[in-house]
Amino acid sequence: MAVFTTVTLDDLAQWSAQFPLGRALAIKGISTGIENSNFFIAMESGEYVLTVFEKLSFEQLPFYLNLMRHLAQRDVLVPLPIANRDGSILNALHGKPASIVTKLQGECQLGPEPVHCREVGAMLAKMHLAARDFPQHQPNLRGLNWWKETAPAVLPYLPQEGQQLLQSELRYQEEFAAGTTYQTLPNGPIHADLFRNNVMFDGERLTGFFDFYFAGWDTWLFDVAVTVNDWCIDLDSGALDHARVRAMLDAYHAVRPFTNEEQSAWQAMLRAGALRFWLSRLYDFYKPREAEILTPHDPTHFERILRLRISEPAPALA
Ligand SMILES: Nc1ncnc2c1ncn2[C@@H]1O[C@H](COP(=O)(O)OP(=O)(O)O)[C@@H](O)[C@H]1O
Ligand SMILES: N[C@@H](CCOP(=O)(O)O)C(=O)O
Repeated sequence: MAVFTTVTLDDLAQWSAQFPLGRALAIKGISTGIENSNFFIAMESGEYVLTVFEKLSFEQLPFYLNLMRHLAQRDVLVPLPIANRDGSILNALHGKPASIVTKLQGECQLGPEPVHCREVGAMLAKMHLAARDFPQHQPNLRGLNWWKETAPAVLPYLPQEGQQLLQSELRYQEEFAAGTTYQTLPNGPIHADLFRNNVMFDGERLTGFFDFYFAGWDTWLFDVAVTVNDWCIDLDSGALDHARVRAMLDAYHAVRPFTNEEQSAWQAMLRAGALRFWLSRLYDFYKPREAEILTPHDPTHFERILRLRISEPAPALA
């Protein structure tokens, strides 16, 4: 259950009076999600999602919310944050930062077919292009520096072969990031966590990307790698499903053609995408935050994916 802060209909009625959305009619807690308190709210003007942020601060949130607004204004399908009558999209509710965003129709597609991967690939490329002129700059906070800081904390918990893999992959990624190919890769704001549970579909029609709270500046190819490593694999084995890979990459390439340098970097980026989530899952597993009540994701899933991405040649990007 992920409602950490209680918001009653009376609370909502008072607080939402600052928004041009009409009267508050209903509020319902959303049980999925692990970071924030989320609610579906019905206002006279329609249905929205209210989020009370439990960890991110008033200082951290504008990057993510402004990015969503920037993308929504450029026809990328993402929730639009709603401004109050003073133009503010972030306002205190029960002393915590909170925002209202438009509700995406449909549901998550947890068993994707090539048709869904095609939609995700095309919208991801569109998102990268649309974010090029986003003026705020924040690095990917789960990038190489975070990997280097985090690895020593989890290494002691791993068996020897796991330690060797983590150390050697980290060295490989450090060297790769210092090399000339890496420097040529196009970059900009990326979603950085575009898993199946962060995209909404109405049947085969994509209705939006959401959960932008790992977004930051990084290479576009890293975003593609993270997305392929979740959408285009067999979840049991971690093996790539070539029909889904082709559907996603071809659709992306049709909107934003991959460069030759990106082709050279592709295998390294698929490995980087696997390493990033192996590390964060290891950290959440072995170093759970105080009062953390949720079951952590299985880290071995991404260890398996990393081993496969190292041992197999990467599929062609285009
Ligand atoms: N804009 C939205 N439109 C429709 N549903 C949403 C929207 N934002 C969140 N949700 C629903 O809320 C759930 C939890 O959201 P999520 O961002 O994953 O939460 P958390 O940040 O707490 O992990 C999602 O799985 C989805 O069902
Ligand atoms: N996608 C990550 C976890 C991030 O949590 P989210 O539910 O907010 O996307 C993983 O699977 O490890």
